[in-house]
Parts: sequence; C-alpha cells; structure tokens
Amino acid sequence: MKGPYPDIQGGGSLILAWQVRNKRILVVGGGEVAAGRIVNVLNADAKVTVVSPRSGLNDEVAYRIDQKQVEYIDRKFEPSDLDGVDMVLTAVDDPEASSQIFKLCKEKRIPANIADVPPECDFYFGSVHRDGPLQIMVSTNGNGPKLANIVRRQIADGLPSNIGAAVTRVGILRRKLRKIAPAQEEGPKRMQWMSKVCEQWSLDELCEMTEEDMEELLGYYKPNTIPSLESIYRDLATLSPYEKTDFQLLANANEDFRQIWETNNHKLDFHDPETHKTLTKAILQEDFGLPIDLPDDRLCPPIPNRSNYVAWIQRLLDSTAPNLQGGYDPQRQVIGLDIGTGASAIYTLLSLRCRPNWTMCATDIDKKSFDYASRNLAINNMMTRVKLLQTLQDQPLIPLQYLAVEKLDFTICNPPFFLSHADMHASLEGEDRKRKPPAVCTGAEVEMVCEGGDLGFVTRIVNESLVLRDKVTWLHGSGLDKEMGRSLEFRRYASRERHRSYRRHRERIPTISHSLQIPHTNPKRSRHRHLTAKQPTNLPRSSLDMGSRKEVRGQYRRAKRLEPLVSSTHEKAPAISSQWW
Ligand SMILES: C[C@@]1(CC(=O)O)C2=NC(=C\c3[nH]c(c(CCC(=O)O)c3CC(=O)O)Cc3[nH]c(c(CC(=O)O)c3CCC(=O)O)/C=C3\N/C(=C\2)[C@@H](CCC(=O)O)[C@]3(C)CC(=O)O)/[C@H]1CCC(=O)O
Ligand SMILES: NC(=O)c1ccc[n+]([C@@H]2O[C@H](COP(=O)([O-])OP(=O)(O)OC[C@H]3O[C@@H](n4cnc5c(N)ncnc54)[C@H](O)[C@@H]3O)[C@@H](O)[C@H]2O)c1
Repeated sequence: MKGPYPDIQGGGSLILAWQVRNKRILVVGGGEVAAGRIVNVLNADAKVTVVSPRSGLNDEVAYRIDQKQVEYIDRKFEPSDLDGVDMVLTAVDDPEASSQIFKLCKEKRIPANIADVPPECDFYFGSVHRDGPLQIMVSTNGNGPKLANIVRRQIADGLPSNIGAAVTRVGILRRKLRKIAPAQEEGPKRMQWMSKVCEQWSLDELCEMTEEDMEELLGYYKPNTIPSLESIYRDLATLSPYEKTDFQLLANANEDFRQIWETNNHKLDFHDPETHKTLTKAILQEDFGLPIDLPDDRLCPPIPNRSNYVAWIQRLLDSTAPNLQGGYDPQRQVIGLDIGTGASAIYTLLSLRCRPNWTMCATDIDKKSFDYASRNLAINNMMTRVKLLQTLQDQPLIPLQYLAVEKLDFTICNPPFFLSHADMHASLEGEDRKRKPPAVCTGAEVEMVCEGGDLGFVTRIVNESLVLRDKVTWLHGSGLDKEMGRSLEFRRYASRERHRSYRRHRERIPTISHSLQIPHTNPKRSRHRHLTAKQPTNLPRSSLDMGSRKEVRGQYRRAKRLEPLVSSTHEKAPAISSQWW
C-alpha cells in the first residue's frame, strides 16, 4: 500500500452537478419556496411543470407562468402528474399531500425533494453562487440552511470579479483544442497543456484572450509549450502601416462586411454611414479581435489611421524608454491618457490590445460617448486596465488628480476640429472645398466643436502640461498644422521650456509631440536620434517569434502582416525620422 489515502468521513452528501437539461421536472406548489426552486431548475435548462391552485401562487411564480417559462396546471396535485416525470420538487404547506407525493415518488423511483421534510428528500438543495458557467454550492447537510447562505456569500465576496469570464474563455479554448487534437491518445498531453495555460496565465489574461489570441495560443500546443500572453499580442509597432485594405480578403473573413461588399458589387460607398460603420467594425474584429458597439450619432473612427497613429506612438515610446538604452522593454509599464475617448474608445482599445503592460486612462465629457466607451471596454474585458472618467467642460483635460495617477507616459487625443456649429457643417458639407470630404462623418457636435477649434483644444493641453511638467512625458494631438505648431512653440518659448515636436507626414496627420522631461538645446543632436541608430539590435521581442505564429494566422491577417520583421520598419518610423518645427 502506497498511501496515505483520504480518510472516509461519512455523513455527507454526494455533491454533483446534475445535468437536467430538457429533463421534465414537476414542481408541486407555487409559493415562495417553489419560486426559488423554479429558478434553480430553469437555470439548468430543465422543462418545468408547476402544479398548484392559482389562488396559492406567489407573484414570482405567476410571472414565470405568464412568461411561459414553465407549464402550468391550475389545481392541487394528482398522482397522474407524475407520469413521464424525471424529478419532483414539492413545496406545499400541506404535510399530508407532501407525504403522499413522497410515497408515490418512491414507488415510481423518481428522485424527489420534499421541501420541509429532510428525511424524505433524495437530495437537498444548497446555497448557490453563479457567475456565468461557474457555480459554487454550499451545503450544511441540513444543519443550518441560513448558515449555508452566509458562507456562500462570504465565498462569493472573496472571488475575483472576472472569474466567470475567465471560465468562459477557458471553455472556448478547451473546445478549440479538442477540435485540433481530437485523438483519444492525445488525452494526457491535452490535459497537461490545458492545466499549464490555466496556471501560467493570470485570470485577467485569460479574460482578455480573444478568439484570435486562442488561435495563436493553440499553435503552441504541438511543440507543447505555453507562451506568455505578451508574446502572442498583436504588436502594432512590428507591423507595416496600413496602406491599402484588401476588401475582398476582409469580406472573406467577416460576414457583415461581406454582405455590404457583395450587395454593392464590390464597391464601397464611403458616404454611407452604415458602410463606414460596418467596415470599421469588421477591421477591428478581424485584425484586432476587438468587437465594438457604436451609436449612429457619434464619430465612427477610420481604423487604419488610428491604428497607424497608435503604432507610431508605440515606436516613439519604444525608442525613448527613459531607463533603457533605447530598446523596447516588454516589461515596461506604460500609462497613457486618451483625452475625449469617444464612443468607440478607439485609441484606448488599440493601445491596450497591442501592449499587455500598458494601462490607459480615458476621459470624455459626453455621457453617451462615455457610456458606449465603457461598454466597448467591458465587451473586450479591458476594464481592469483602464481608468474611465467622465469629466466636465471646465475641468482639466489632463485630470491627473481625479484619475489618481502620478505620471503619464503620454496623452493622445483626437481634438474637436471646429470653432462652431456653422464651421462644422460648412466643412462636412464640402463648402469652400473643391470636392466633398472623402467619407461620411457621423460625429456629434459635442465631439466636433469646441472653443478655439483644434488649436484651442491642444493649446489647453499644452498649457496644462506646462504646469504638470515632468508628470507628463509626451503629448500627442492630431489635427495640428505647422502654423499651430509655431504658435505652440511660441507659448513654450514664452514659458522658457524647450520641447521637441514631431510630425507625421505619412498619413498627413500633422502631430506635435513634445517632451517636457528631457529638454535639449539642439534637437538635431538629441538623444532620441542617437537611440534610433541602435534600433535594429533592439527589436521588440515579440517580433522575433513571428515565424511560428504565422502558421496559425488567418489568410486575411497573414496577407497584411509584414514578413519577418526587418529593421527598416523601425527606420521608417516617422517618429524616428522626424522633422523639427
Ligand atoms: C440552501 C437552501 C436552498 C433552497 O432552499 O433553495 C436551503 N434552504 C435555504 C434557506 C432556508 N431554509 C430555511 C430557512 C430558515 C432559517 C433556518 O432554518 O436556518 C432558510 C433561510 C432563509 O430563508 O433565508 C428553513 C428550512 N430549510 C429546511 C427546513 C426543514 C428542516 O430543517 O427540517 C426548514 C424549516 C426549519 C424549521 O421549520 O425550523 C430544509 C432544507 N433546506 C435546505 C436548503 C436543505 C438543507 C441545506 C443545507 O443545510 O445547507 C434542506 C434540508 C432540504 C431542502 O430544502 O433542499 C436555502 C438557502 C438559499 C440561499 O442561499 O439564499
Ligand atoms: N426547505 C426550505 O428551505 C424551506 C424554507 C421555508 C419553508 N419551507 C417549507 O416549504 C413549504 C412551502 O413553503 P412556502 O413558503 O413556499 O409556502 P407558501 O404557503 O407560500 O406556498 C404553498 C404553496 O403550496 C400550494 N399547495 C398547497 N397544497 C397543494 C397541493 N396539494 N397541490 C399543489 N399545490 C399545493 C399552495 O397553492 C401554495 O402555492 C412549507 O411547508 C414550509 O415550511 C421549506
């Protein structure tokens, strides 16, 4: 005997997860206790019949009947009610009826719970906590039902808030694994690999795992290794910028987009809001595994521009890590602020999606945008990595104090462009222009118009950063042109600060970024330029295992991804070959 083996304690119950899906369960009684039992068995997908005189129905049971969630027999129990029944639950205030039902069930060998008569129960109920597919049941084996309830609540309070979501994600991953490795003899390897994933990835990471991540992760099953989430993240900084989207490949990958693409004979009407929205959602879904929900009356971001911009910021940060010799440190904790995140929360979503060690703060003054942003972050299980703040018009744009954040590595924003309602409409309708804008703009006034237009907005940011000084490292604001840059330079000069400014010419989104932290008298000899030269030897780590990841990539993504990364991507990065105002 090898031992030691567990002692037998006796006197307990056999606690099981009884599968009653589509089984016929009879509930006798329609009072308060019956109402609770009905919820339990409906949650387990049983087919439920309730028998009780209507006069004795409590409100909840009446509701279930009214909603047709259960079948209903309006009378007292009769023995024929047991025909074809798989399980019986009684909750009646009539001990004689209870006893009769119990005896009949024994004869027919139907498992039964007789609510107030424990000795006549084939099984007891327990106090249950439910979070998605996770269920925890506490039983005191008839000693103290109320205590069962108290213990259950204590256990539930101690659980991580995302445990149910993590279980859901693991369930999907397991099913996918069984598809790619179905063989019986794979069993031990499958189980061991699955256990290791659960052990090595945090709950947060498991929650964040998109289906796309799962596909990549499953590529590691064969060699029997467990990559970190970091190494399977889609790292924008390692990809070629979007230049031309292959709509046909996108249509092959995305059903909603395929419908629009085919209905319109492989042409896209960019002035049609629905087309624009479907395209945005399709690219986010297929390229980033980010499902989002967008209202019709708020800005719908064009993803290629936004993604290129976030990638550029990543490269800028990679090349300027304050405590490194210029390389990318995947462990580096970066915190950014998305000012006016909008309904899509696009910059925040992309930033978080592409770097696991980044966290974000996101603000918006518009309630509707704020609510949608929260929802989009929640859908993507990113709430634990973001601080969301609904701000007021007259509050700071960089509200460090309200966010309870010490320092920011960067701020990013898409400022409202227009000075007034009239200004906005004139521009969107193409007045004063030779042709109309190339695509529809569904932005609401609250996100498109502000005092001073985009210059006014970015000027506010710069002014705040001048007060915050080294609490903010980089400021980014699209919508700036050279003239604005000059006037900001003037402000900075006036405040006796020196800053650098970068401009991104590739997508023609002029951008000012400046550092308040490391001022240089002669920008041409700046440290950043110096560090840039070292880039090829300091490639992001995740770019190195692209070969193996490519195996499991979908056709659409594979077509867009760079061939194994070469140093030229970095050399090309606009942040690095920047110009000075
Ligand atoms: C877990 C839960 C599930 C559910 O009912 O769905 C459940 N009872 C719950 C609550 C509850 N029940 C009672 C009170 C009043 C306070 C108290 O007595 O403590 C409270 C508290 C309240 O209402 O808050 C009265 C009571 N219960 C039983 C009797 C008969 C007896 O003991 O003889 C009497 C009358 C006693 C008398 O007349 O003095 C018997 C049983 N109740 C059981 C389960 C089984 C044992 C489970 C276990 O021991 O763990 C068992 C044996 C059979 C069964 O029913 O399956 C549910 C928690 C729901 C939740 O989590 O919120
Ligand atoms: N196990 C537990 O956790 C627990 C907790 C509280 C109460 N109880 C016991 O459970 C029983 C039900 O409690 P309740 O609060 O739901 O009572 P209740 O008075 O709210 O409901 C009793 C229900 O039984 C129905 N009924 C009575 N005789 C019937 C018959 N012959 N056929 C069909 N339906 C009939 C009534 O119409 C009514 O809907 C009581 O005996 C009570 O002591 C058990």
